[in-house]
Amino acid sequence: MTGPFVHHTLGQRVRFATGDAAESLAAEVQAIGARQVMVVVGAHEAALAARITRDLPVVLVHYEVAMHVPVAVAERARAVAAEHEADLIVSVGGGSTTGLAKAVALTSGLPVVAVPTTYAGSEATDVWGLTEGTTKTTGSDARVLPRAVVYDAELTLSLPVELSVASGLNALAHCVDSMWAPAADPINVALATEGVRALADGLPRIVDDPTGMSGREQVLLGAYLSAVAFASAGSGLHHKICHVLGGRYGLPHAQTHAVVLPYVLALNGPFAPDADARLARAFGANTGLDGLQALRLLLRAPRSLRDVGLEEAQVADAAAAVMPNVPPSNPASVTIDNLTHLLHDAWEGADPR
Ligand SMILES: NC(=O)c1ccc[n+]([C@@H]2O[C@H](COP(=O)([O-])OP(=O)(O)OC[C@H]3O[C@@H](n4cnc5c(N)ncnc54)[C@H](O)[C@@H]3O)[C@@H](O)[C@H]2O)c1
Ligand SMILES: O=C(O)CCC(=O)CC(=O)O
Repeated sequence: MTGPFVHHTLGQRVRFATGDAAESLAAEVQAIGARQVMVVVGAHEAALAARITRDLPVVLVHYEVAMHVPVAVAERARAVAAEHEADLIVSVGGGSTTGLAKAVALTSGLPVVAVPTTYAGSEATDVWGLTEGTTKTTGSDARVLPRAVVYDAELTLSLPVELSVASGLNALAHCVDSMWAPAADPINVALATEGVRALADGLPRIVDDPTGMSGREQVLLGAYLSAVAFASAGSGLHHKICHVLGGRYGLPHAQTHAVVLPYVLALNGPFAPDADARLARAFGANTGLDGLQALRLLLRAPRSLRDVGLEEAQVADAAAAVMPNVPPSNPASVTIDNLTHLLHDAWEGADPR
C-alpha cells in the first residue's frame, strides 16, 4: 500500500507498569488534578479495584456493568456521576467496564483513566458502543478516548485461560480486520502487523503457563497495538458481523470474535494478497489463514457460533442485518448468499478453507 494518505494519531498517555497499577494510577489522577473520582468496576473485579484505587479521592464506586452497554445502564451511570459531581472516571475492568465509562464521558465530557483487565483494547480507542433493544450503535468521539491508560499484567492473572484466549483473539481480530478496514493505511497496518506478532507469541505462553507474567505482558502489548490500529483503520467486515451478533442476539463478545475471524480471513485473504502476505509473515506461516488456524489449534480456541449461543434459525436474520453495514472497502465482494454461507459455516464450526 503506497500513495498519498492522511493518518490521524490519537493522544493519550500509556503506562506499562506490571505490579505497579496503584502507584501509576495515583500519578495519573494527580496529573489530571482530579478531586472527585468515580470508579466504574464490575462486581467480580471489585476487590481488585479496591486495592488499586485505595489512595484516590473516590466519591463513588459504580458496579452496574453490562456487556455492550445497554442505554438504560449508561443513563443510570450518567445520573450518579452528575449527582456526586465526579470530575474523573477511573474504569477498572474489561471492555464492558471501559465502555460504560466511555458512555458517561460521551455526554458529560468527563476525563477517563482506564485500567484494563482483559485484552479487548477499548481503553486505547475513541470508539464507543451503546445498545438499545437489539440494536448496537457504535461511533467515534474524542471525548471517550481515555486520557491515560495503566497496563498492569498482574491484573490479568485472574482471567481464566479460556477467556484470556478469547479476549486475545478479539485483539487479533482488530489486527486482521485493520488490513482491509475503511481507513487502512501504512501506519495502522504496520501497528496491526506488529500486534499479530506480539499476540501470536504471547497467547501460547499464557496457555502453557497461565500464572507466568511474560506471556501476559506480551499479550497486553499486542492488545494495545491492535486497538490503536483498529481505532485508526475503523471497523471492517469482521467487526460489523460481530457487532450484529453481539447486539442482536447477546452473544459473548470475545468468544464471538474468536469464532468468526477465520471465516472472514478465508473470504478476504485471496482478494487481499499483500495483507495476506503480511499476516503470513507475522504468523510465520504460508498464508494468513494457515497461521491463524495453527494458532487457534494451539490455543484450543472456541470453534462455533452454535457453541456460543447462536441458533441455526438466526443465521439468515443475522446475514440480512449485516448486509447494509458491509464496508465498501472489503476486498471480497459480499452477497447475501456468501455472507449467509459464511455465517452458517461459522455456526456449525465447519473448516473455513
Ligand atoms: N470500544 C472499543 O474500542 C472496544 C474494543 C473491544 C471491545 N469493546 C467492547 O467491550 C465489551 C467486551 O469486553 P471484554 O471482552 O473485555 O469482556 P467484559 O468486559 O464483558 O469481561 C468479560 C468477563 O470477564 C470478567 N473479567 C474481566 N477482567 C477479569 C479479570 N482480570 N479476572 C477475571 N475475570 C475478569 C468480567 O467480570 C466478565 O465476566 C463489548 O461490549 C465490546 O463491544 C469495545
Ligand atoms: O465499544 C463498542 O462496543 C464498539 C467497538 C467494539 O466493540 C470493538 C470490537 O468489536 O471488539
